[in-house]
Amino acid sequence: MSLLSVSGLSLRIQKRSILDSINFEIEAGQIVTLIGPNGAGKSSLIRCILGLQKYQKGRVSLQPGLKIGYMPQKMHVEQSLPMTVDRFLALGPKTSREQREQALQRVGVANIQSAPLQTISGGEQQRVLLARAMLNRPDLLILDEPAQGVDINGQAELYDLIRSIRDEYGCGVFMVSHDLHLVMSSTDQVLCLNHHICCSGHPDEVTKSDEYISIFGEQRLHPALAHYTHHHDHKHDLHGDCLNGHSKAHQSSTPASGETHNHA
Ligand SMILES: Nc1ncnc2c1ncn2[C@@H]1O[C@H](COP(=O)(O)OP(=O)(O)OP(=O)(O)O)[C@@H](O)[C@H]1O
Repeated sequence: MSLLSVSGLSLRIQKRSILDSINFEIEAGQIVTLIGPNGAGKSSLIRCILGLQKYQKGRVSLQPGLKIGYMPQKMHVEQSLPMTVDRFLALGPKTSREQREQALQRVGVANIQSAPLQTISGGEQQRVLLARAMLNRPDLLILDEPAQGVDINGQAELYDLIRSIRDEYGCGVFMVSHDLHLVMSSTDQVLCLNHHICCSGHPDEVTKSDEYISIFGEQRLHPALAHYTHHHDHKHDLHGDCLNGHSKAHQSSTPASGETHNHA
C-alpha cells in the first residue's frame, strides 16, 4: 500500500474552487515535489493531507500507523519569549537531549543546540525545522517550501540534504517548491499544480510539457545556476579583450551578467 493516496480531492473556499479533483500517491522512498504559482493551492493541499483543512470531495488515505514529520514554510520566532534551539525542539515529541543533538547533527547544525532561537540565521532556522520534522523518525516527511529564505547555494545544499535523509531513512518525501530547476536532481516525481494537476511525471518530462511551459515559461533557470557554454576558437588577454584578431562583434555574443562562462 502507498504511504499516502489522494483521490478526487476537491476544495472550495467561499465559493472559489481552490483544489479540483486531485489524484496522486506517494510510495516509501519516493520524493514527490509539488510546484505551482502563488495561490495555486499548494499549502491548502498540504493542510488537507494533514487534516487541518476540511474539503468537500474526495479522500486522503494514509497507510495505517503512518508517522508524518511536517516542516512548515517558516519558523515564527516570538521575540518576547526567549528560547534556545534545544528547548524549541523539546516542545515537539518527547525526546532526550541526545536525540535532539543527533537530529541537529544530521542536518549539520549541532553547534547551535544551546543558541537562542532569535539569534540563528534564516538558513539555520530551516535546518532546525527539518530536524524537528525528523525527530519522530517519520515514514513520510511533508515539507512546505523547505528552502524559503535560503540563498541560492544554500537551497541546493538543503535539497541535497533532503535527498540524503531519504536515502538513509527510506522515508517518502512530499515537498513544495517554487523552482523545479533547483529540485530537479532531488525529485523522482513532479506534480504541477494550478488548482488542478496540470501535468505530472519525471522532472525532465515535466519541464518539456506544454502545460509547464505555459505556466512557468521556457527559461526559468536562475542566472546563478545557469551554466553557459559556447565554442571558443579564440583567446582573451588579461583584460578580457579578444586576441587572434577576432572582432568586437564576436565578443558581443558573450553571456549576459550572471551566466557562467566556460572557456575551453
Ligand atoms: N482560509 C482561507 N480563506 C480564504 N481563502 C483562502 C484560505 N486558505 C486559502 N485561501 C485561498 O486559496 C488560494 C490558494 O492558497 P494557498 O496558500 O494554498 O496557495 P499556495 O499555492 O500555497 O500559494 P503560495 O505559493 O503563495 O504560498 C489563495 O487564493 C488563498 O487566498
